[in-house]
Amino acid sequence: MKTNYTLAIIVPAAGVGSRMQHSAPKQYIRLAGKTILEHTLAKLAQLKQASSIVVAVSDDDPHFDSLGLIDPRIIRVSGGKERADSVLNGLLALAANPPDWVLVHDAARPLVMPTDIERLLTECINADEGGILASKVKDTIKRGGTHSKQTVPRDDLWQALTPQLFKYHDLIQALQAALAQQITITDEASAIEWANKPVKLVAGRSDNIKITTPEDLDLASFLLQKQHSENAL
Ligand SMILES: Nc1ccn([C@@H]2O[C@H](COP(=O)(O)OP(=O)(O)OP(=O)(O)O)[C@@H](O)[C@H]2O)c(=O)n1
Ligand SMILES: C[C@](O)(CO)[C@H](O)COP(=O)(O)O
Repeated sequence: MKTNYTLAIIVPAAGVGSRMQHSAPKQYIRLAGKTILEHTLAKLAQLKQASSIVVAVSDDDPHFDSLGLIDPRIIRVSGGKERADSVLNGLLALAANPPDWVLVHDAARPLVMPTDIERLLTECINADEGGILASKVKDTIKRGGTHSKQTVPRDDLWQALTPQLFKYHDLIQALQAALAQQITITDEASAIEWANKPVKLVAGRSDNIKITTPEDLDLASFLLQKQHSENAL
């Protein structure tokens, strides 16, 4: 594994969580003793080689500052209208001293395992290519509306996860150009694909779920408690 690289982390955390239908944005829901955002940041803080952890938060968010986060690497920046705008704000905040690589991870994915993050870093940096954690689609997939029209071949279908790791300059150029042309960008990989650059698929655990709807909460709470009790052994 190459070790002579610089790395920063960006955490988009400016969403409102409309699909969660909770009184506060979902990243502030408490599970297993802490907010979802705190669980996520605790996982990312284990990456000692990261020089900054840039968290994109809405300007009118009253919750973030009261978390009392003490990691000196954490920098708050303004979130944007869409996830891609929040990520771009994070990249711009690093522009004065850009890292070689930037790792982007959703606030809403607190279950990510540090071993998966390390594998993403090793495989991408050794190959000198950006990439993402992803899990192979396991279920039979249907295309349709009210009725199924087709069973979709799934041999080469992957579900995109985060973190996503790209070279700083590749990502900022691709995101800025794609957003200027109003291309829909749901993740960093979609901007890099649009720029015709490679995106490595690194197999990650499928339980690295994005907490999105209320039925995700019980599962996430169970898995967080399991991770904590296993680490305490
Ligand atoms: N303008 C936005 C929208 C989303 N996000 C972040 O991007 C991640 C993934 O987005 P998603 O799960 O879709 O979160 P929300 O946008 O909050 O949820 P919803 O789409 O249900 O409103 C989350 O950590 C969310 O906080 C962000 O930083 N800025
Ligand atoms: C980035 C992402 O988490 C990859 O799975 C996802 O695309 C962002 O959220 P959304 O559910 O697509 O809005």
